[in-house]
Amino acid sequence: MRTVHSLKELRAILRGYRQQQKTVGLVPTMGNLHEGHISLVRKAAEAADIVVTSIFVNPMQFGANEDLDTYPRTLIEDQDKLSAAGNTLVFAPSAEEVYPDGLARHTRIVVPEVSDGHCGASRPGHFEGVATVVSVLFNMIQPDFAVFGEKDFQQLAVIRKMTRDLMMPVEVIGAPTVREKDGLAKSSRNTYLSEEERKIAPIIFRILEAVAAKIADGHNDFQVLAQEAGDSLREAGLRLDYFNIANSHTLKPAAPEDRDVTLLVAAFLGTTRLIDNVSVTR
Ligand SMILES: Nc1ncnc2c1ncn2[C@@H]1O[C@H](COP(=O)(O)OP(=O)(O)OP(=O)(O)O)[C@@H](O)[C@H]1O
Ligand SMILES: CC(C)(CO)[C@@H](O)C(=O)[O-]
Ligand code: BAL
Repeated sequence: MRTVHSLKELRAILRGYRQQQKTVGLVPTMGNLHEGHISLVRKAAEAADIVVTSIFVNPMQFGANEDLDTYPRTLIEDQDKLSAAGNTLVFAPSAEEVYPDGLARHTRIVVPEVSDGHCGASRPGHFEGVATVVSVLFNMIQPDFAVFGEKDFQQLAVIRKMTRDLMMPVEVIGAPTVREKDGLAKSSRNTYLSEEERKIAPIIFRILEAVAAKIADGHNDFQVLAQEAGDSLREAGLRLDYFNIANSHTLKPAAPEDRDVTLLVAAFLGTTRLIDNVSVTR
């Protein structure tokens, strides 16, 4: 498995694969890889001949007070994990390679409506940064397929809409959330948790499942359900960012008659912000 840092080198290698009629699958990541990321690589390998994993901590999607500087960067360990999973190529560009004119002067992509609310409300400009970097990566790599995790449910919706609206010739594939044994969604940011916080964290998924079961049983007073879920999280010691019950397709607040609903949550344990979600079909 090779790792390349420059677009020029990447394109030269990909040209060779294209000449052999090989299809290309892309797994965009910010590194510090865990089993969740590896499941995306395996899924990409099922769809495509060649799997490219990109590792880039994208400054454009971080807010001024967020963890851009402290975000874990572990390229050597990541390479070992990817090689064991059958990944073909790692693309780990510098910020200069992705944004040659600098962040402030770079063209940006705004994806309306699905970017609003949830994480979009708490992290202004976040999805603009995500959509922009994913479109740049799509143009750099020109994959046939790209795989994203359902753990970042709103992000997946934003990328699906961007790809559709801009007629990008890339098939977007969603992959289920990989969890720890106690239900906590695997996330690079879990490494920030203290021992005490790590013991509390699985309550997020337990509450999501409990509320999902009530909805599956016919409860449809979504505002009350969301309020109670938020209260339970606060009682457990989390600082709630949001607990929302949304239509799974539009991401707008769910209406009582909606068949597909998704429960989305973001909450802080200490300074660590965790997100998770569960979908229900009624
Ligand atoms: N537990 C998981 N199961 C499945 N996919 C995941 C999981 N965690 C992350 N992913 C997916 O991996 C891709 C890269 O995500 P990213 O590098 O941000 O990892 P992360 O662990 O979510 O990190 P962070 O802590 O920043 O949220 C995204 O498509 C994301 O949805
Ligand atoms: C899709 C992504 C790699 C874009 O930077 C990032 O948002 C992530 O890791 O989910
Ligand atoms: N997994 C989404 C990347 C971020 O939190 O910035």
